[in-house]
Amino acid sequence: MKIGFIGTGNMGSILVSSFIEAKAIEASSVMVTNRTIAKANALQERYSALQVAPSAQEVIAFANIIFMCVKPHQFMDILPSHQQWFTKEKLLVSITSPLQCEELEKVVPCSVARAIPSITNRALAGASLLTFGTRCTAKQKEQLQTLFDSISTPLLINNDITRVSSDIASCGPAFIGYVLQCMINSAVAQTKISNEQATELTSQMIIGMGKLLEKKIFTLPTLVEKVCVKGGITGEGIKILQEDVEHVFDKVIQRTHEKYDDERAKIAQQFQAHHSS
Ligand SMILES: NC(=O)C1=CN([C@@H]2O[C@H](COP(=O)(O)OP(=O)(O)OC[C@H]3O[C@@H](n4cnc5c(N)ncnc54)[C@H](OP(=O)(O)O)[C@@H]3O)[C@@H](O)[C@H]2O)C=CC1
Ligand SMILES: O=C(O)[C@@H]1CCC=N1
Repeated sequence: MKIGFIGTGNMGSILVSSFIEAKAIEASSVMVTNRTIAKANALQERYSALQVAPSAQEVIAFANIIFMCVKPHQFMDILPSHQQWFTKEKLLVSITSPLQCEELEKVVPCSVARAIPSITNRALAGASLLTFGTRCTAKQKEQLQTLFDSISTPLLINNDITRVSSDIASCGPAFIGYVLQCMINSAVAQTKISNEQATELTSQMIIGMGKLLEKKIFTLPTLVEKVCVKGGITGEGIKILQEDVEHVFDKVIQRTHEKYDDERAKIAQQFQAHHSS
């Protein structure tokens, strides 16, 4: 199985590194390209057998599975002009949420799937979100599932819950990372703890919490309950969080869905312009 990557920015590079380090693919079976070619060359410096191509065309011709790791609005810079290279037996995999498989199937003749990763996949952990287009064969589904099994817990997701699933699995590390950084900043501002000490304590706390959940020792609600000793100190802190944080994610989720709708509207315009040209 040969795998291609068009776009080796943040997520393209993470996927290449994770698949190779999980031994799901050999570096010699990988070809990558990127608009700024230095980013593709940086991957070759790490994995010398990996091939770098000067353009998307070579990658598509080489690979059975082609990962499109560019931003949503950049898909149409590449797909229409490369239609003939996406021959029927190939599988195009989009890693971005706003594009749906059915839309991409109208632009390329090959099979299409969507696989939304998470930065947590770099540690061979976390979830990934898979959606298969109508043309995917049983073998292609199995190949993609096996690839993502090696770096994550893949979940099959329908279009109607794609955005919110991605909010949790893919945006989640940024959201929770931001909240934890706020806790660190407040601790440093309000007490004598150093930034280094607060950061180390917070990192160990979140790693430990992850292990409790992984080992199914506690669920999130039972964990909160166990820490909140009746009439104790944690409960006082929780009261403040109930006032200020309880509904904040309603707003976060509303905002990500608004942005998603904007992106989908822009993409619809791009697709319409393509189909009527
Ligand atoms: N970051 C994350 O945690 C996650 C991101 N995603 C999705 O992944 C996609 C990429 O995100 P991310 O990796 O963060 O973004 P980046 O901007 O880091 O990566 C996009 C890459 O695509 C390259 N590119 C753009 N146009 C072309 C082209 N015509 N030919 C070749 N390469 C091109 C860019 O090149 P150049 O270096 O020249 O800019 C850049 O390296 C997005 O759609 C995002 O929604 C999905 C899940 C999680
Ligand atoms: O397309 C998406 O939904 C992802 C989530 C994080 C960035 N992009």
